[in-house]
Amino acid sequence: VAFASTDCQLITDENEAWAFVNRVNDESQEVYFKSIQASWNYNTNLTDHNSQLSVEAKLVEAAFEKEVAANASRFNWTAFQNETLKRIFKKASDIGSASLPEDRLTKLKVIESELERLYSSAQLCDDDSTCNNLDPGLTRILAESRDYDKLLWAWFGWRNVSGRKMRNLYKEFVNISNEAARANGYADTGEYWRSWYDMDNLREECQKLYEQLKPLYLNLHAYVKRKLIDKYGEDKFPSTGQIPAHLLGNMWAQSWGNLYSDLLQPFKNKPSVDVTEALKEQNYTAQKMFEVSEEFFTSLGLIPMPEEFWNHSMIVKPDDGRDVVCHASAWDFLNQKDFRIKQCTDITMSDLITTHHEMGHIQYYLQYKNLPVVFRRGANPGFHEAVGDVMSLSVSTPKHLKEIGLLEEVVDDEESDINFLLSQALKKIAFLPFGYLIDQWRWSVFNGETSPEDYNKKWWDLRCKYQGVSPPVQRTEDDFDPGAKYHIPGNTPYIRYFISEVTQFQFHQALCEAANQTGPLYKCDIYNSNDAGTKLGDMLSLGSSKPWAVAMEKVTGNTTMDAGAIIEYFQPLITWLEKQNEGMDIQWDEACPTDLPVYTLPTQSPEPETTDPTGTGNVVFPN
Ligand SMILES: C[C@H](N[C@H](C(=O)O)[C@@H]1CCCN1C(=O)[C@@H](N)CC(=O)O)C(=O)N1CCC[C@H]1C(=O)O
Ligand SMILES: [Zn+2]
Repeated sequence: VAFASTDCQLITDENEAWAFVNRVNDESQEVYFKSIQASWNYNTNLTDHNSQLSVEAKLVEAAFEKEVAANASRFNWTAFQNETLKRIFKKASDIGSASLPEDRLTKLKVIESELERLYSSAQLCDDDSTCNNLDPGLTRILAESRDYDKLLWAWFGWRNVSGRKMRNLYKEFVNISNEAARANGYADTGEYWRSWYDMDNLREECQKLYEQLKPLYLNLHAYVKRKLIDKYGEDKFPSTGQIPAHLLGNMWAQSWGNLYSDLLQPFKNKPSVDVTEALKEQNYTAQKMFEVSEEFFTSLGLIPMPEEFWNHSMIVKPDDGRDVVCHASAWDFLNQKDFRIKQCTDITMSDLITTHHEMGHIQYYLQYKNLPVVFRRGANPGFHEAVGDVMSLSVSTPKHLKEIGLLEEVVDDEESDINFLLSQALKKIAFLPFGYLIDQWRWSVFNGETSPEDYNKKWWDLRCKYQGVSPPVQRTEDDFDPGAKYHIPGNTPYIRYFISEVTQFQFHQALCEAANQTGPLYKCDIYNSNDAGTKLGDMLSLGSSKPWAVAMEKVTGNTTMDAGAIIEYFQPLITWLEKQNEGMDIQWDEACPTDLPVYTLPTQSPEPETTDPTGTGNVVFPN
């Protein structure tokens, strides 16, 4: 029997493996830094030149990753004793799109670059050539307008100038992305993305969590729908029971907080908890919002922002005519020095929360910056999304807002608690079906269940079924509504945000305990608690060096995702909403309405509503 002659024995010496790992780690810091810097330059100045430089740098990065993976395969690393060494080799061997042949990788990176630019530079102009980007123009209209037709114009118009233009590019993107996934042994890109959770039942786990939280969502949806019917009239609502997508204060109906002050606050005679007005009255700037956020983190003994952060971040939309990616994001340059946020900050409560969200990412980067590069990730992607939001759960309490001077008075009674919990539910509970369905759509596209001719149909089937939100007018396969949401052209997975919504309440519960907060969970504010900060920091500094269950246990003592904490937080509201909805049908049809009107975009945007005679520029709504 001829023995298979291996021309080179696999290296089994673990010391040699550590030497290899350390050398690669130093080199990779330089390669990644150059690539991320080129990407930053493109994101903050969307020119052809910068796009080309960014694609070229990504090709260099991919060639480097391919070489590292090839060298790593010369080691018998699956047989290594040292668990950490084995984990490093496993991550270094899983190189995603870098495994593509150069011509296919180039095509993929060019398409990604084009999709990003299409989304970020899209403008909706009306015939007297006033043009609105998404940020801030169309976002403000969806947040502030209460004029059905104006909302429809902005909602429909945004989809015309963004998603509609991406359909063919996206179809091509899916094919090349799947080629890469298959080259790495995954069935498709969806399976590759899900592999980051080290679970064989991620889909089932998410479905279970969703089912647990569905009753709360249905009750919130019923309450909000009733209030919107009062405002816009029954005839504007489909007989199938959904809420038209453009009436919820947000371009994607993913967060309904903008409806709170004038339409949804349950007890008007109690103080509001939306501090947007206070922020404006107190002349808050983006800088001030960032300093307030940083101060919360340092009050827990967590790491302050380094000099480079303040010197090189972009926290306001440039006014020099540059096209930039305004969608807020946090950046780790992987050189242990440069960490930035890019955000076109608007002075609103919603952007104060986003500022904390982005700072949460920076805090995670700072905490794990001395780990091997392959471990500079969240324990799982949902953890990375949760950090900032955990801070916001404390910051947004009326008690804390009063403490930092954004609320005049706090009334401590049941009605005020319901006011507060409802405003929180409009962000946290309203988001759940949206966070859940985005990747249901994308996974079905990647695994071929949803073909290009069904892209839009599948999108709205999911929106109507899970979110109870329907298109206000007819949609066709000439539209591509998924492309109107950043994360699709931006190619950022989304289930992480659903997971974060659940786990952030588990973290909040554990940190409140550490901070010796004894009252109800929704009143807890961990401000100034070093014990809470230490408990969180000890988990963050692990990065992705341990399975996420280990990280979860470090903070909460449990090793699973669990909806118990979020339900405990909202319990008083659940009881109150159930009473409000007693005897009413809170369901909707799974299917979308079929009798929708066809809409053509008027060239003149509908008449602006009456503006505030005092000229503060805030729109006052016809009563
Ligand atoms: C506003 C926020 N922007 C993202 C985020 O911060 O997650 C940006 C864009 C995509 C990834 N990203 C990053 O910054 C990553 N580099 C962070 C990291 O992975 O290290 C966002 O998209 N959000 C916040 C709430 C729900 C969702 C939305 O707005 O729908
Ligand atoms: Zn995030």
